[in-house]
Amino acid sequence: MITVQQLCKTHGVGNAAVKALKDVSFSIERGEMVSIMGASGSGKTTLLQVLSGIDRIDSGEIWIDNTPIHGLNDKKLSEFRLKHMGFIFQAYHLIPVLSALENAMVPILARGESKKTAKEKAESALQQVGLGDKLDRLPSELSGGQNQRVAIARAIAGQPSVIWADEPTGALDTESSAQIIGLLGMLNQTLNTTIVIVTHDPNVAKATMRTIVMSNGRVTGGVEKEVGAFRHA
Ligand SMILES: Nc1ncnc2c1ncn2[C@@H]1O[C@H](COP(=O)(O)OP(=O)(O)OP(=O)(O)O)[C@@H](O)[C@H]1O
Repeated sequence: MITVQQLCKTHGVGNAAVKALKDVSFSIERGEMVSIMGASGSGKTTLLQVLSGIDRIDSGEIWIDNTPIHGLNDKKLSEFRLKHMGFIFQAYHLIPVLSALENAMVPILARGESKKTAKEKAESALQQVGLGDKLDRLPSELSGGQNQRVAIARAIAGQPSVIWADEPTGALDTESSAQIIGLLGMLNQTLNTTIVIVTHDPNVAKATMRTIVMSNGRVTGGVEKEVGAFRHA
C-alpha cells in the first residue's frame, strides 16, 4: 500500500520558486492500477518523481507498505528502489548497445544478483511480454511498441511491488498504445503488482481502476477509491 500525506514540493528558489505540490494526500492499495491525469504543469511528473524517490519532498510523508520513503538516506533509498520498484518511461530509456535480454538484466545485476539469476529472470519477463523470440535483438532492431515491451520486461523482471510509468504510451501509435496498456493490465492482474501511470491519454486512464486528477499542484479528484470502479479494458 502507498500512503501519501500532505506532500509539498517547491522547484527553484526566490522569485523563480514554483510550488509544484501543495498538501497532496491519497493512498493506493496493493495491486491497484491507477492513472494520474491533469493539465500540463499541474504537478504529475513531480508527484511521480517524489513517489519513486527520484526527487525529494520538502515536507510530508510517503509510505510504501511499512517503509517511510521520505525518511530513507540516499543509500537506503537506492537499495529500496532497486529491490521494490520498476520504472517505465515514454522514451523507453533502453541502452542502445545492449540486447533485449541484456537490457532486462540490468536492474537485477545492479542489485547484486548473479548473472545466471539475472538471465533467468530477464528471459522469463521477456516471455511474459511476448518477446521470448527476440532476446538477442538490439533496440534499433525493434519497433517502438516492442521496445516499450522490453522496458516493461525490465520493470517486472525484478518482481517489484510497484511500477511507476511516466507516459508509457506517449511515443506510440494508437494500436501499439492499446497493446501496451492491455499488457500492463494483464501483468497487474497476474502479478498483483501495483501500477501507477502518469498519462495524458484518456484511453489509458479508462483502462485503469481509478484516476487521480491533479490541478495546479493539488489533487482534485480520485483520492478515494470508488467501490465497483474496477474497469479493466
Ligand atoms: N526542475 C524544475 N525547476 C523549476 N520548475 C519546475 C521544475 N520541474 C517542474 N517545474 C514546474 O513545476 C510545475 C509542475 O511541473 P510538472 O512537470 O510536475 O507538471 P506535469 O503535470 O507533469 O506537466 P506535463 O504534463 O507538461 O509534463 C510546473 O509549473 C513546472 O514548470
